[in-house]
Amino acid sequence: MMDRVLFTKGHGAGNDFVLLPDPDGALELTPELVAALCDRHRGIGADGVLRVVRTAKHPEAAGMAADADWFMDYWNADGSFAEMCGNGVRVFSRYLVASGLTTPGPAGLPVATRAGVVRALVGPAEISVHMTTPRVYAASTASVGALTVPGMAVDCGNPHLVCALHDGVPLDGLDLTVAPAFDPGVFPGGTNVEFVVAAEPVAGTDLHVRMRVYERGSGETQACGSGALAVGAMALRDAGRDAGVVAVDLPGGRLTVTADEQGRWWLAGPAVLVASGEVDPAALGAPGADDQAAVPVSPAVGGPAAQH
Ligand SMILES: N[C@@H](CCC[C@H](N)C(=O)O)C(=O)O
Repeated sequence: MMDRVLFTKGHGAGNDFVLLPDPDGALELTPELVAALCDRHRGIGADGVLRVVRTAKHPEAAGMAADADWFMDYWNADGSFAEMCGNGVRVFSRYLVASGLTTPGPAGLPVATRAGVVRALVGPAEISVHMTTPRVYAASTASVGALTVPGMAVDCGNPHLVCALHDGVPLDGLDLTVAPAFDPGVFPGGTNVEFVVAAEPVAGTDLHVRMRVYERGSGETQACGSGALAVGAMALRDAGRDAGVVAVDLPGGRLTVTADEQGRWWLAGPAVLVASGEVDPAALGAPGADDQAAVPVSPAVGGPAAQH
């Protein structure tokens, strides 16, 4: 039986995570435990899990130990892995600093991910992350019900399919309770799918868009940082710009994508820790009242149930 597990809950623009401090990589984290933790009715509830493990202590990350002390071991809500999570990096960085596990240097806080080491500049409200450079690599399509929308595949460390809506197709009207269909030939490992519309200019930015996202392994989320990066990259590309600032509005709030004059890509937005506690893995997913009601129960004749 596994002991109680310490956790912290946090979010970035409503994209929420259960953080599991596990410096020595001792926790037996399984897809089933991740899915149970993320269950919004019988668990803590989250879009994903961030295991906080020393880089040197994780077999997938040990090669990055010279560049970053901490590895963000990211898992989607369904128990699958992902290479990158932009909101996750910000929340992870907030946790490392708030818990005293590290102090950022002048060059920022390095965080190891499955897509490599990224650096976070930790501010009191916003955290800005120097992300891997997005790579646009193929044309494809996504379908939602009868609607098929052309889009572009963008690699941000993890896969994205960015689809711009035109001809008055309402962003808010899309049914993202089911996964959009995509071409598995282009995305053999699955993909996150972003739908985008242009928006009115915002002061201090060059471009402004609104988007919704269906995340691989998590469903529709309130925000996706790597998805915003992919969308920002496509917005700048479509505008014929190599550099600029893109305001990206999502259901959970605004993220800002910046391509600077040095060719670096930045993702900025909030990162908030909301609760800490401990969870009993044995109680996760335990049958509740609904399940018990499904088991036939015959009250004893003359017992309390028979008195009414
Ligand atoms: N929400 C994250 C992305 C998480 C991973 C994604 N679901 C995938 O499977 O690639 C973000 O903020 O980037």
